[in-house]
Amino acid sequence: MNRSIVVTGAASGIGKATAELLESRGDRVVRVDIRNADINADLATIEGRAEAVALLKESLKDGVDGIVTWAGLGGPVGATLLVNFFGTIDLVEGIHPLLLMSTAPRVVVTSSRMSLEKPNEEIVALLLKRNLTEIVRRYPSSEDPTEFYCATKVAINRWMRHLAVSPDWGGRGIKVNAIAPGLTETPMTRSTLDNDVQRQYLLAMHPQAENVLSQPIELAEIARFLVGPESSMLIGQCIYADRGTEAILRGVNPF
Ligand SMILES: NC(=O)c1ccc[n+]([C@@H]2O[C@H](COP(=O)([O-])OP(=O)(O)OC[C@H]3O[C@@H](n4cnc5c(N)ncnc54)[C@H](O)[C@@H]3O)[C@@H](O)[C@H]2O)c1
Repeated sequence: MNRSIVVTGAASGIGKATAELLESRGDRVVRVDIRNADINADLATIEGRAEAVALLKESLKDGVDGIVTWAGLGGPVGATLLVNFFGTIDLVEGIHPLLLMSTAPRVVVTSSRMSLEKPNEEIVALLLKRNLTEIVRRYPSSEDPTEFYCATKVAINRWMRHLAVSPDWGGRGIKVNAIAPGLTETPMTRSTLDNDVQRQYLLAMHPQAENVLSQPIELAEIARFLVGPESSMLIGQCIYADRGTEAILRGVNPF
């Protein structure tokens, strides 16, 4: 397609599949990851995020057509907040001037089916206020394996919808959307899926999966559409690519 697209988390899993798919369609892809990428940067740190933005501005002087942010962590540790939330918003906001140079600019960020769970609203509110100091003070560590993860994905959805209709983004033609994958077979989920009990539990949370786990390429296809010019009518949408989990949780079960 000849578009230039930034893909974060491009060294593994869904991000890798997205980068490869876009390249196979003729796009120029700039990969960002902690290692094995065009731009190696630790998105958990302020310095790493600033360096990534500076290098993107240097290598994409004529602008960029889109960014897909798959970089993320699945665990309870504090780095989950840093990479999933700040690693997304700082990069997207940092390349705003580059996106404005495109005729069909797109932003695609990563949520999760976990965004359907009830989050810790205090953490979500503090994330949206970007008050990391207060989060660290109130939550020096989290015992709950999903508390931080769920909060980041809910916060990303709210930030994404706000951006999508704000004057500086949606108002200037930048289409902003999200993808919320369900259970997908990647290095992130491998250790859990290798454990028989955990695997059965996770599959039970995805009743429509019928023992079929989503593959990275399936999510990559959705990202390819959203980051392409064809998605122009989608604004502020979170696409739940979850084999029916959202429909069931919202109470629509015709079976
Ligand atoms: N796999 C699933 O079932 C699933 C479900 C819902 C949402 N997601 C989301 O999809 C995204 C991609 O997940 P995946 O399953 O492909 O995982 P993955 O572990 O295969 O890929 C994540 C990538 O993020 C990069 N990353 C992590 N920390 C980083 C840091 N500090 N700086 C720079 N890069 C860093 C990793 O190096 C890796 O390449 C994540 O945001 C995840 O939360 C995944």
